[in-house]
Amino acid sequence: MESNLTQELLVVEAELQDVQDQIKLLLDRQEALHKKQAELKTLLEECKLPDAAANSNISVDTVDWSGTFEWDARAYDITFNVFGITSYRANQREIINALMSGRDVLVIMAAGGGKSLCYQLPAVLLDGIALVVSPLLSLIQDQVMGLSALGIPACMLTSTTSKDDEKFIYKALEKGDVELKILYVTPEKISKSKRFMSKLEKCHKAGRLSLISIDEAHCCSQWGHDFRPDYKNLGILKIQFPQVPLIALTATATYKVQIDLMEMLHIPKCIKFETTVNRPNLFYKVHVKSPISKVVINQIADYIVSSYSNMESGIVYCFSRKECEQVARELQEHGISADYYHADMDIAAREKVHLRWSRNNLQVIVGTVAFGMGINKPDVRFVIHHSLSKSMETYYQESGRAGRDGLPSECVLYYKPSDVPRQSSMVFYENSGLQNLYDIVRYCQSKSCRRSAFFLHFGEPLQDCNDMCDNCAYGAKLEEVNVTDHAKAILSVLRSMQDLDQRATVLQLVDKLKVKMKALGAPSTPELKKEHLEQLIIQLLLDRVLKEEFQHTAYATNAYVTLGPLWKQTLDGKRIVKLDIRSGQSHIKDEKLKSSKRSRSALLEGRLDELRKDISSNHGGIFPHAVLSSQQIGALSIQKPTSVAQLGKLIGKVKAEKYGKRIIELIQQYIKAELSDGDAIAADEGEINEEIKRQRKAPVIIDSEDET
Ligand SMILES: Nc1ncnc2c1ncn2[C@@H]1O[C@H](COP(=O)(O)OP(=O)(O)OP(=O)(O)O)[C@@H](O)[C@H]1O
Ligand SMILES: [Mg+2]
Repeated sequence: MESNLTQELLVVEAELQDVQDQIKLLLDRQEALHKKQAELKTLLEECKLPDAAANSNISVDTVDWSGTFEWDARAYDITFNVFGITSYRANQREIINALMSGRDVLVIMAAGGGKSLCYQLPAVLLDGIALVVSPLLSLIQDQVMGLSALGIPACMLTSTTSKDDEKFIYKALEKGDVELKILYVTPEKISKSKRFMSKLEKCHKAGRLSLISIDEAHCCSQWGHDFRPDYKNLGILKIQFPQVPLIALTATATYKVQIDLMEMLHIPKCIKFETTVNRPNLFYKVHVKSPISKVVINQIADYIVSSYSNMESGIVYCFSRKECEQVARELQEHGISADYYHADMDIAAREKVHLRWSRNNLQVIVGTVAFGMGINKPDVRFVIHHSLSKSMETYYQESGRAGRDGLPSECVLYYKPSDVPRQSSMVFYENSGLQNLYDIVRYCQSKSCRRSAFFLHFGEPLQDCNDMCDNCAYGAKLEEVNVTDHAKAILSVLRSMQDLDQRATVLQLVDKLKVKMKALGAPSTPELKKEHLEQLIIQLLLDRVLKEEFQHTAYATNAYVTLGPLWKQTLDGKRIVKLDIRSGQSHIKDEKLKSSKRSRSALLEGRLDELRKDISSNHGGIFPHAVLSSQQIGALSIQKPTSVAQLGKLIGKVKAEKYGKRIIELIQQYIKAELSDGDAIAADEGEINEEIKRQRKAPVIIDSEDET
């Protein structure tokens, strides 16, 4: 009798536990729905805004910002002749017109979309000085150098500014008798320097503060991915200078962040311009990561050597500082010019590495997330993730550092299921940390379009991928396997362990499972390889059949796998579990990328690249991309201009006059040699490529998915 009762009690308790788990699941869902409800309500309010605005005669949406404006001719002249830009990109023209019309503007435009021009051009067109707030010294330095190369008087006021420069800037603000068009400051100047604010006040009183620009504006919001406390105080600018148009710019901002920054910056009536998150020039790819670290390095090295033999710039992101150093060292051993970058290095050492890379004297930076926002290099051709990012948002940001110049570039993520617990034990305590991580894991395990995953994540309508991701371009060869029995075995192992008060990590669970499957010896159950069992466990985590639990030790936080809310249905056989197993990985490259690379590796491009490096080192160390962008090099090697006037039509008058003589000399020499001896050039090119190959040790090419 007693044992019956005990038995029944156990069953009831198990069921209760099941109900509680399901309640938790529903509560999570309720919370997510509440969030969505709040967002939709705010959106609805915003939709009503234009009516309210129309009633109060505010011309929010009535102006056609792409129409004709009195400054059109001058704007065109400066865009073309000074910035060397032949046509506007999406929304640039509209944003410039709104700002020039005195409106406050909020810009959400993908990385590399061309946000800088949106305030730099009005700054040149308008009388007076434009104030630009930017979060990082390296970003500011890069911008000021770039502007100086274009002959636009720009300065920066930061903690590193010399006394003399500070004097010059204050004079420009106060008296306006020295030439200054754009002044960059860090947010600390606004929040901490009373002296600076009083000079700015004087500049404004004299009617010489033309506009205010807040770059990387998501830093204002605690909900953004890179909150900076000093950005919180920037609201003062609109209070002090209400008539001066303010432009806030960011690459990504959720709706919540947008509302937050409009409030904080006091720009409730700003005009918002939002462009798609799509980066059509980026090819997204997930590569199966071998459990053997040497194999992974060999694959990465092989990929860099074979695809980017002309020192094209790249980034490799790693999980930890130690891993960074090791990967950099191993890439060096493969003859690749690589160095590491992480938060444990002192600032000077970090800057040195960053500078070498920016000047194209170093091909690859191997970094942790610390290698972040300050990266302004437009011609990064590949971003490799040696390990998983912690969210879709982070991956979008990090991979988005590729191809900011609009040219085809690649984003490759090396994924193995056992990297998941490593990340989850780092992010589980963050707000929605696990949910965010599981989103990027879903991206990795998915067989559908990678680009669509971004659209879905950022709540945008789908757009064509144009075969610019692995799944669309050549599809993974996948075999669908029924693994319900394996899933049941996993659950029964975990249940027995739970009864004994034991826990298991993913790896321990796989080992136990192998033993159990062997003992069962079920002939109907196909044997799964270790990595496929890992893949199954991760899939069950994503499907909430399993869940992760965490425990701190003195040295680390361990992630364990336990029964999740939906375990019972699966164990009872009410769910069929299927797993997509990759039967091979295609290494076919996208044709578009291949052909564009082929044309870019032409000899003349190589020589122009060398020349821009030389010019940059002779012009106060400005970056090579500020002398000639990769796009401009591409255009020059096709058009081959032979006079400074012709050159001006391709790269703008200012640059043509500044650097034109040497560029034209080089092109003329090239044409002459091409005419007199076409074969010699071909041989020359072959020699250069051979030389590059000789400089690197032959990589060990291991291309297999079966190396367990
Ligand atoms: N209309 C254009 N045509 C050609 N190139 C352009 C155009 N506008 C900007 N660019 C170039 O695109 C590159 C990226 O521009 P920019 O630095 O302004 O990007 P961004 O939107 O600020 O990106 P991030 O979010 O990464 O800071 C630069 O090299 C810039 O010169
Ligand atoms: Mg920018």
